[in-house]
Amino acid sequence: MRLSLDGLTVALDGTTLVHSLDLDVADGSVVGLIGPNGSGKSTALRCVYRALRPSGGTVRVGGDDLADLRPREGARRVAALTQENGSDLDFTVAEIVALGRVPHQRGNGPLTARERELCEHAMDSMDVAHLAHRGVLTLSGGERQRVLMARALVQEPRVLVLDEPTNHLDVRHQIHLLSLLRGLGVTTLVVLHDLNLAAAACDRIGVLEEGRLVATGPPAEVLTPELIRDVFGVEATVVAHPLTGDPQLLYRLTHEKGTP
Ligand SMILES: Nc1ncnc2c1ncn2[C@@H]1O[C@H](COP(=O)(O)OP(=O)(O)OP(=O)(O)O)[C@@H](O)[C@H]1O
Repeated sequence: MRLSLDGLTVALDGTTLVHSLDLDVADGSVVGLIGPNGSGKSTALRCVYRALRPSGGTVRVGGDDLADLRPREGARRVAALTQENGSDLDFTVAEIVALGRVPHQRGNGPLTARERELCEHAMDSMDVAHLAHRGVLTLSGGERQRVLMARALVQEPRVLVLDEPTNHLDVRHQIHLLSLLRGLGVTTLVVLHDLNLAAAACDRIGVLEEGRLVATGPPAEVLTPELIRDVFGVEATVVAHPLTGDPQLLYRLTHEKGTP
């Protein structure tokens, strides 16, 4: 299912945080959103999972304006892993994961056999099955992140919106999560700070700077030393990954004097 942001604009307290953003995520593709801190990535994403109402423009999911969809229908189509769903519910992991089925359920009936299987499969694939009976509040940051990803998978969404899904994960789980995303075939819009992971995982990358889209295209076209210098103020060397050919960025530390 295609996701498109058409002229998406967000203004809060008189400040425009996202300026007329046009971004298309083709059916089944993975698009990465990158940009410096404060460039508006999370703000744009919040409009897609309906935590924020755009000041202008539309978010279309499968051609329909998200604003016209009932919340339940919106939740059947779009699942989100966000920076703000650090749930403080004292639920077990299995209970949190099962909440992913809520948009599909009528009433409070028990999960069907298929739904239970779906939950078990999602917990297995996110490597949290061994934590199923643990209270979610007792988990480490990375464990909790993986539980919330399992919940998003259980939702069987047509569109996934992920805000820095790898930020608490060790390298093995980062690679596993992004490999899984590539194989899912679900339309995905993902904010990533690690540009090398973005290059490996995304079909296309959009670059936000001060709320404006300044570049979009396949990773090899977008991730140039010039763009990294202009947008992030960093000197990077770009090399082709010896096995995959994906662009990979190498950085050098600068030696700045500071107070001891
Ligand atoms: N409610 C708000 N009122 C005013 N300004 C806000 C509000 N929410 C966010 N901002 C500002 O909007 C800008 C964009 O924030 P946003 O969280 O979208 O950036 P981001 O690109 O996701 O950043 P990061 O990489 O640091 O996560 C920031 O300068 C932030 O301080």
